[in-house]
Amino acid sequence: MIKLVTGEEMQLIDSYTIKEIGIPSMVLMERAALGIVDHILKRKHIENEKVFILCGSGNNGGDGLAIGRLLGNKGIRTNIMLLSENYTQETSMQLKILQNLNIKVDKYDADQLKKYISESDLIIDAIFGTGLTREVIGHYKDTIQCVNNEDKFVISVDIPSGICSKSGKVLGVAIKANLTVTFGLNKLGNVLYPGTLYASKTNIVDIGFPKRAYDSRMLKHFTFDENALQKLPKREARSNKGTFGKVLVIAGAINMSGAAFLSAMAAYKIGGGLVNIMTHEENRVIIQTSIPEAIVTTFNTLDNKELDKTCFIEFKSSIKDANVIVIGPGLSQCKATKELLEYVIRHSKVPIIIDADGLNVLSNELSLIKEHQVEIIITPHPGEMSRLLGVSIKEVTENLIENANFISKKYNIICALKDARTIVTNPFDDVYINTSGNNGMATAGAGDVLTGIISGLIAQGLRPYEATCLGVYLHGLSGDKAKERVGVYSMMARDIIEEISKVTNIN
Ligand SMILES: NC(=O)C1=CN([C@@H]2O[C@H](COP(=O)(O)OP(=O)(O)OC[C@H]3O[C@@H](n4cnc5c(N)ncnc54)[C@H](OP(=O)(O)O)[C@@H]3O)[C@@H](O)[C@H]2O)[C@H](O)CC1
Ligand SMILES: [K+]
Repeated sequence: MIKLVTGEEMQLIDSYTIKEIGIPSMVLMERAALGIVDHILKRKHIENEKVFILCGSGNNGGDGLAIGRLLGNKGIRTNIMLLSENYTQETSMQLKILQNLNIKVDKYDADQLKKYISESDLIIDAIFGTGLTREVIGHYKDTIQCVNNEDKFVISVDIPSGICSKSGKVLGVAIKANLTVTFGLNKLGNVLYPGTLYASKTNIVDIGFPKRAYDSRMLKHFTFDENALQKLPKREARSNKGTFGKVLVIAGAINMSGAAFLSAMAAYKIGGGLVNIMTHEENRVIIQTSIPEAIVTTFNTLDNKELDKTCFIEFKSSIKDANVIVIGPGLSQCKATKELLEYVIRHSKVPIIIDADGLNVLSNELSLIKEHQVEIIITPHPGEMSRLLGVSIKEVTENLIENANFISKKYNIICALKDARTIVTNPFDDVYINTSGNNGMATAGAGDVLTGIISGLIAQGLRPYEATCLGVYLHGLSGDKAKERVGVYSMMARDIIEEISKVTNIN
């Protein structure tokens, strides 16, 4: 698990390290500067290059001044410009050191700025870091635009200037970096959209915060890298299909058998022991032919689209047998879907994953999930989320974390809000931010694959929140493998399923 922080959280870690532990802030700043200089010195022909450092008033600017001094020591040609006349204490001390060494620091001048930018090969952005609090205007805005207009390699210190460290939003204008070198823990703003596009590649440098400084905080945001594969459920040597759990997939109205197929296939491919598909009677043959490994039970609808209630006899025992239930993919928004959903929520004793049409039905009657006795996971895309909350899609996509948090808390459920950075929240404020996956996965059926993966992980014994976070990560990773094989244009949901085995086959 990789923790992510907001600027405020980083400042708390910073001040704990300085005040409680006693590591002077100048020591941290020096290490931060050394970390950036290491990256700069790795450039192939750095000895022939010219570097231009832009510094703001805060400690981000102080880092910039220290970088300038260290590069000067190495004989690298460096120009430094300060964009402010007021500085923090540490930045003043850095400036004093530079003055003692007779290192020239320019004050802001628009013409000189343009000259330095055009002469340089590398620009270091130390204008704003985690202390950015408001829209960037005036000469700061002009400076950032000048940098963005020239095609120079830019390294941002900690976070691209202009990006909000908490939300990833652009506060007016922001530096477009080629590389961002961040300190201690990665900032949310470097990971969330659109900030992540400005940060480009992000490297994290350890500047000596003691582990205790992280552990003493309740850091709630996290992401995964490939180490998360260790969280895959362990497979007992002495086992049978019951050992790895039973998934009930309630999916597929007439002509919508594909959704049921994709969810069920993914549940099997991730390691679920047995999948029971409850689908419309008309889908029986096609499902039995396409996935003979699944058990098929069916329901029928009457002329008025209501459910033929006789199906409940068989349905009762399917629900009783299951370790986890998926409901919604391809069910259509008819009365029967609502009846099935109501029945499942009332009678299930195991976790329920509600997706697609299950969510669309729910958005007309959210009170349905108030009655739940078991853990519920919803997996909406922004359109479904906007209907659930009664807000615009823009409001959802601009505030993914807040909206997912809100619904998790209000209804005591787990929410996987699907986006280029899928967010997974629970009622206890934990926030997983997914970084795997690619735009080839924006294809029909990819969501059905995700519900299948999550259900297969729960069937094998993972706790629902853990399974949802890991499921989202593995789904993205499978998509990344599919991208390598077929590319983003040709990717189909079945390609993601096909790659699950490559992702999980780690031993
Ligand atoms: N904890 C660490 O990891 C370490 C971080 N370091 C570096 O320090 C920065 C954070 O430093 P901080 O001084 O808190 O913040 P900034 O450098 O980002 O500067 C913010 C200053 O800018 C002013 N401000 C804020 N928004 C604007 C704006 N839109 N326009 C103009 N000015 C703005 C603000 O001052 P005000 O009083 O005007 O609000 C701040 O003074 C971190 O990112 C690291 O790079 C350490 O060096 C090592 C340890
Ligand atoms: K910066």
